[in-house]
Amino acid sequence: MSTLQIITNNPALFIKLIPPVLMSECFCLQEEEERGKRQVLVLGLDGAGKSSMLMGLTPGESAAKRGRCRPTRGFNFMSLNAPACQLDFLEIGGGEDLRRYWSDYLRRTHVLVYVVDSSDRSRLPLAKDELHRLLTVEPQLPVVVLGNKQDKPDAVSVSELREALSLGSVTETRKLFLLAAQLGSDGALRNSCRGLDAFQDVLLQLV
Ligand SMILES: Nc1nc2c(ncn2[C@@H]2O[C@H](COP(=O)(O)OP(=O)(O)OP(=O)(O)O)[C@@H](O)[C@H]2O)c(=O)[nH]1
Ligand SMILES: [Mg+2]
Repeated sequence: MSTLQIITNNPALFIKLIPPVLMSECFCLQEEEERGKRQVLVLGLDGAGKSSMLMGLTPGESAAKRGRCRPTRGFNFMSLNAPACQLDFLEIGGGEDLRRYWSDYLRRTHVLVYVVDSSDRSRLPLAKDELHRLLTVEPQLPVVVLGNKQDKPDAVSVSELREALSLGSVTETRKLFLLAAQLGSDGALRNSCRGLDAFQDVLLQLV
Protein backbone atom coordinates (compact mmCIF):
# COMPACT_ATOMS: atom_id res chain seq x y z
CA MET A 1 0.00 0.00 0.00
CA SER A 2 1.18 3.52 -0.60
CA THR A 3 -0.13 6.84 0.59
CA LEU A 4 -1.28 9.33 -1.97
CA GLN A 5 -2.05 12.28 0.20
CA ILE A 6 -3.11 13.52 3.60
CA ILE A 7 -4.83 16.86 3.87
CA THR A 8 -6.00 18.63 6.99
CA ASN A 9 -8.53 21.38 6.67
CA ASN A 10 -10.77 23.63 8.67
CA PRO A 11 -14.05 21.75 9.25
CA ALA A 12 -16.23 24.77 9.59
CA LEU A 13 -15.04 26.02 6.24
CA PHE A 14 -15.28 22.57 4.70
CA ILE A 15 -18.84 22.11 5.82
CA LYS A 16 -19.86 25.61 4.74
CA LEU A 17 -18.18 25.45 1.35
CA ILE A 18 -19.00 21.86 0.50
CA PRO A 19 -22.21 20.98 2.30
CA PRO A 20 -22.94 17.26 2.17
CA VAL A 21 -25.97 17.72 -0.10
CA LEU A 22 -23.87 19.55 -2.66
CA MET A 23 -21.13 16.99 -2.37
CA SER A 24 -23.51 14.16 -3.05
CA GLU A 25 -24.48 15.82 -6.32
CA CYS A 26 -20.94 15.88 -7.64
CA PHE A 27 -19.85 12.71 -5.92
CA CYS A 28 -21.53 9.52 -7.05
CA LEU A 29 -20.63 6.46 -5.02
CA GLN A 30 -21.30 4.20 -7.98
CA GLU A 31 -18.93 6.17 -10.22
CA GLU A 32 -16.29 6.03 -7.51
CA GLU A 33 -16.76 2.26 -7.32
CA GLU A 34 -16.30 1.93 -11.06
CA ARG A 35 -13.01 3.76 -10.73
CA GLY A 36 -11.93 1.29 -8.07
CA LYS A 37 -12.31 3.72 -5.18
CA ARG A 38 -13.81 2.80 -1.82
CA GLN A 39 -14.84 5.32 0.80
CA VAL A 40 -14.05 4.72 4.48
CA LEU A 41 -15.59 7.15 6.98
CA VAL A 42 -13.66 7.44 10.27
CA LEU A 43 -15.65 8.70 13.25
CA GLY A 44 -15.42 8.57 17.03
CA LEU A 45 -15.32 10.97 19.98
CA ASP A 46 -12.56 13.57 20.22
CA GLY A 47 -9.28 12.07 21.33
CA ALA A 48 -10.26 8.50 20.46
CA GLY A 49 -7.32 8.11 18.07
CA LYS A 50 -8.77 8.62 14.57
CA SER A 51 -5.93 10.79 13.28
CA SER A 52 -3.40 8.47 14.93
CA MET A 53 -4.96 5.61 12.99
CA LEU A 54 -4.65 7.50 9.71
CA MET A 55 -1.03 8.31 10.48
CA GLY A 56 -0.40 4.70 11.41
CA LEU A 57 -1.64 3.67 7.99
CA THR A 58 0.63 6.21 6.32
CA PRO A 59 3.97 4.64 5.44
CA GLY A 60 6.85 6.80 6.54
CA GLU A 61 5.00 8.74 9.22
CA SER A 62 7.19 8.62 12.30
CA ALA A 63 5.92 7.33 15.61
CA ALA A 64 6.98 10.61 17.18
CA LYS A 65 4.68 12.51 14.82
CA ARG A 66 1.82 10.13 15.62
CA GLY A 67 2.25 11.02 19.26
CA ARG A 68 1.83 14.70 18.45
CA CYS A 69 -1.58 14.49 16.80
CA ARG A 70 -3.59 17.66 17.27
CA PRO A 71 -7.39 17.66 17.57
CA THR A 72 -8.95 17.65 14.11
CA ARG A 73 -10.86 20.89 13.75
CA GLY A 74 -12.42 19.83 10.47
CA PHE A 75 -11.49 16.74 8.58
CA ASN A 76 -8.56 14.62 7.47
CA PHE A 77 -8.46 12.91 4.12
CA MET A 78 -6.04 10.17 3.19
CA SER A 79 -5.85 7.67 0.34
CA LEU A 80 -4.18 4.28 0.28
CA ASN A 81 -3.50 2.23 -2.81
CA ALA A 82 -4.30 -1.42 -2.18
CA PRO A 83 -3.75 -4.07 -4.88
CA ALA A 84 -7.43 -4.28 -5.78
CA CYS A 85 -8.70 -0.80 -5.00
CA GLN A 86 -7.99 2.62 -3.59
CA LEU A 87 -9.19 3.24 -0.05
CA ASP A 88 -10.20 6.85 0.58
CA PHE A 89 -10.36 7.60 4.31
CA LEU A 90 -12.28 10.61 5.58
CA GLU A 91 -12.00 11.51 9.27
CA ILE A 92 -14.42 14.09 10.63
CA GLY A 93 -13.27 15.55 13.95
CA GLY A 94 -14.97 14.19 17.06
CA GLY A 95 -15.51 17.45 18.95
CA GLU A 96 -19.04 18.12 20.15
CA ASP A 97 -19.59 20.87 17.57
CA LEU A 98 -18.69 18.52 14.70
CA ARG A 99 -20.63 15.42 15.74
CA ARG A 100 -23.90 16.77 14.39
CA TYR A 101 -22.40 16.63 10.88
CA TRP A 102 -21.27 13.02 11.11
CA SER A 103 -24.44 11.42 9.84
CA ASP A 104 -24.44 13.64 6.74
CA TYR A 105 -21.46 11.68 5.41
CA LEU A 106 -22.78 8.18 5.99
CA ARG A 107 -24.60 7.85 2.68
CA ARG A 108 -21.43 8.29 0.67
CA THR A 109 -19.37 5.64 2.37
CA HIS A 110 -18.72 1.92 1.98
CA VAL A 111 -17.53 1.26 5.53
CA LEU A 112 -17.78 3.13 8.83
CA VAL A 113 -14.76 2.89 11.13
CA TYR A 114 -15.71 3.93 14.66
CA VAL A 115 -12.73 4.52 16.95
CA VAL A 116 -13.21 4.32 20.72
CA ASP A 117 -10.77 5.25 23.49
CA SER A 118 -10.95 2.09 25.62
CA SER A 119 -9.50 3.97 28.60
CA ASP A 120 -12.07 6.79 28.52
CA ARG A 121 -14.45 4.87 30.78
CA SER A 122 -16.60 7.83 31.76
CA ARG A 123 -17.41 8.62 28.12
CA LEU A 124 -18.14 5.08 26.97
CA PRO A 125 -21.91 5.69 27.35
CA LEU A 126 -21.59 8.76 25.13
CA ALA A 127 -19.50 6.81 22.60
CA LYS A 128 -22.21 4.15 22.61
CA ASP A 129 -25.04 6.65 22.08
CA GLU A 130 -23.24 8.36 19.20
CA LEU A 131 -22.47 5.01 17.57
CA HIS A 132 -26.04 3.77 17.81
CA ARG A 133 -27.33 7.09 16.43
CA LEU A 134 -25.19 6.45 13.34
CA LEU A 135 -26.28 2.83 13.09
CA THR A 136 -29.91 3.91 13.00
CA VAL A 137 -29.25 6.25 10.07
CA GLU A 138 -27.64 3.56 7.88
CA PRO A 139 -28.95 0.14 8.92
CA GLN A 140 -26.89 -1.86 6.40
CA LEU A 141 -23.55 -0.06 6.42
CA PRO A 142 -20.65 -2.34 7.46
CA VAL A 143 -18.96 -1.13 10.65
CA VAL A 144 -15.53 -1.70 12.15
CA VAL A 145 -15.25 -0.62 15.79
CA LEU A 146 -11.65 -0.06 16.89
CA GLY A 147 -11.19 -0.37 20.64
CA ASN A 148 -8.10 1.83 20.80
CA LYS A 149 -5.57 2.67 23.55
CA GLN A 150 -5.33 -0.91 24.72
CA ASP A 151 -1.85 -0.06 26.02
CA LYS A 152 -3.32 2.12 28.78
CA PRO A 153 -3.55 0.45 32.19
CA ASP A 154 -7.17 1.53 32.71
CA ALA A 155 -8.35 0.35 29.29
CA VAL A 156 -11.41 -1.89 29.25
CA SER A 157 -11.01 -5.25 27.55
CA VAL A 158 -12.56 -6.02 24.19
CA SER A 159 -15.34 -8.04 25.78
CA GLU A 160 -16.09 -5.21 28.23
CA LEU A 161 -16.16 -2.84 25.29
CA ARG A 162 -18.62 -5.05 23.45
CA GLU A 163 -20.86 -4.85 26.48
CA ALA A 164 -20.38 -1.11 27.09
CA LEU A 165 -21.19 -0.28 23.46
CA SER A 166 -24.18 -2.68 23.38
CA LEU A 167 -22.79 -4.35 20.27
CA GLY A 168 -24.77 -7.48 21.09
CA SER A 169 -27.93 -5.56 20.24
CA VAL A 170 -26.78 -4.83 16.69
CA THR A 171 -28.76 -6.77 14.14
CA GLU A 172 -27.06 -9.91 12.82
CA THR A 173 -27.58 -8.86 9.22
CA ARG A 174 -25.11 -6.01 9.63
CA LYS A 175 -21.43 -6.73 9.10
CA LEU A 176 -19.83 -5.63 12.36
CA PHE A 177 -16.28 -6.12 13.59
CA LEU A 178 -14.74 -5.17 16.92
CA LEU A 179 -10.95 -4.99 16.93
CA ALA A 180 -8.48 -4.04 19.65
CA ALA A 181 -5.78 -1.54 18.79
CA GLN A 182 -3.05 0.65 20.16
CA LEU A 183 -2.24 3.28 17.63
CA GLY A 184 0.05 5.75 19.30
CA SER A 185 0.96 7.02 22.71
CA ASP A 186 3.08 9.57 24.47
CA GLY A 187 5.01 6.87 26.25
CA ALA A 188 7.35 4.03 25.48
CA LEU A 189 4.77 2.13 23.48
CA ARG A 190 4.48 4.75 20.81
CA ASN A 191 6.70 2.84 18.42
CA SER A 192 4.00 0.27 18.04
CA CYS A 193 0.85 0.56 16.03
CA ARG A 194 -0.65 -2.73 16.95
CA GLY A 195 -3.87 -3.87 15.39
CA LEU A 196 -3.49 -2.07 12.07
CA ASP A 197 -2.58 -5.14 10.01
CA ALA A 198 -5.72 -6.97 11.11
CA PHE A 199 -7.67 -3.76 10.62
CA GLN A 200 -6.50 -3.36 7.02
CA ASP A 201 -7.34 -7.00 6.27
CA VAL A 202 -10.87 -6.58 7.62
CA LEU A 203 -11.38 -3.35 5.67
CA LEU A 204 -10.30 -4.92 2.42
CA GLN A 205 -12.75 -7.75 2.96
CA LEU A 206 -15.60 -5.33 3.59
CA VAL A 207 -15.18 -2.87 0.71
N1 LIG B 1 -1.69 5.73 24.96
C1 LIG B 1 -2.24 5.87 23.76
N2 LIG B 1 -2.46 7.08 23.26
C2 LIG B 1 -3.02 7.18 22.03
C3 LIG B 1 -3.38 6.04 21.26
N3 LIG B 1 -3.91 6.45 20.10
C4 LIG B 1 -3.90 7.80 20.14
N4 LIG B 1 -3.36 8.24 21.29
C5 LIG B 1 -3.19 9.64 21.69
O1 LIG B 1 -4.47 10.20 21.90
C6 LIG B 1 -4.46 11.57 21.55
C7 LIG B 1 -5.59 11.87 20.60
O2 LIG B 1 -5.37 11.15 19.41
P1 LIG B 1 -5.97 11.64 18.01
O3 LIG B 1 -5.54 10.66 16.99
O4 LIG B 1 -5.65 13.06 17.76
O5 LIG B 1 -7.53 11.52 18.30
P2 LIG B 1 -8.73 11.90 17.31
O6 LIG B 1 -9.73 10.82 17.45
O7 LIG B 1 -8.22 12.15 15.95
O8 LIG B 1 -9.32 13.21 17.98
P3 LIG B 1 -10.10 14.43 17.27
O9 LIG B 1 -9.37 14.77 16.00
O10 LIG B 1 -10.06 15.55 18.28
O11 LIG B 1 -11.50 14.00 17.01
C8 LIG B 1 -3.08 11.86 20.97
O12 LIG B 1 -2.29 12.46 21.97
C9 LIG B 1 -2.54 10.49 20.61
O13 LIG B 1 -1.13 10.40 20.70
C10 LIG B 1 -3.11 4.75 21.83
O14 LIG B 1 -3.39 3.69 21.26
N5 LIG B 1 -2.56 4.73 23.08
MG1 LIG C 1 -8.28 13.73 14.66
